[in-house]
Amino acid sequence: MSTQPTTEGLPVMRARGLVKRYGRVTAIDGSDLDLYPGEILAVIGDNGAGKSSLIKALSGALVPDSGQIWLDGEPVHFRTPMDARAAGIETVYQTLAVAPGLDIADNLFLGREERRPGPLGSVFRMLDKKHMRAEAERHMSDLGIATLQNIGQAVESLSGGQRQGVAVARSAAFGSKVVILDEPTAALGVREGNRVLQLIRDVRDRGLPVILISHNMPHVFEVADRIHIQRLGRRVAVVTPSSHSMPETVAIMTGAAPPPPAG
Ligand SMILES: Nc1ncnc2c1ncn2[C@@H]1O[C@H](COP(=O)(O)OP(=O)(O)OP(=O)(O)O)[C@@H](O)[C@H]1O
Repeated sequence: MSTQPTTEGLPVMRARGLVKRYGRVTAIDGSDLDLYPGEILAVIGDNGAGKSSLIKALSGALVPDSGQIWLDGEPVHFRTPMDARAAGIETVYQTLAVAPGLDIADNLFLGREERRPGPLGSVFRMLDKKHMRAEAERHMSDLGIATLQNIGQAVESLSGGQRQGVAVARSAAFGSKVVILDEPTAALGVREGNRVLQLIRDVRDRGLPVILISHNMPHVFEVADRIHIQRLGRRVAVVTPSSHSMPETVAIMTGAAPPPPAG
């Protein structure tokens, strides 16, 4: 750990000593993480540094061999992604999990469809389409996704950036504690990438802390409040865009420069 960033209050999410081995490969090797209220925490690292494995451990997609995770100070033990979701952690993976044939509203509620009230829902399993549509519209407009006029539009007809918008909106709509985004701007052009960055800021400004995994240093420096540097399966430093320049940060990430002394 390095500079003491603008961290207020208790961490929303905290991990200590996470380890995950795949046979002889150690993907995460005693990794720590702290996510504070109201921040965008970027997680950066070279290929193979263990970013994805760390994020999978936080989102229940992987059960660590050892280590501990706390959410709002309470120890948690996620066995599945559903456990993490139930605890308020929403994750958008690199391989975007939207269903192209479905429309925006259906995508927003994919896997958590709302049933009609009364026996129509409980006995006949009828979906409350009207309510889902209204809710989808509310969430999309909350986040200022103004270009998505038609909530009934099939997701396959949307651009990459708009699809990411749907995925981020979905995570913001259902994540009550933490939103984790894995390379949300990787496949996007400049304009679409910027739009998604704005969306990420909006999510933070609405009170949800965000963990952002990205290889895109300009994007990281544009939106991150703090930058967690992962190297060889561990957190080697936490810097901020004001404490360190981009080249200094990359040098720590690649091992060309030593991490700053713990502060
Ligand atoms: N399911 C798996 N089986 C075997 N080895 C794995 C598995 N998942 C990850 N690893 C290994 O663990 C190490 C860390 O991988 P991980 O994907 O977490 O890193 P990363 O920082 O996300 O990399 P990238 O930026 O390339 O996505 C790598 O050496 C990788 O090959």
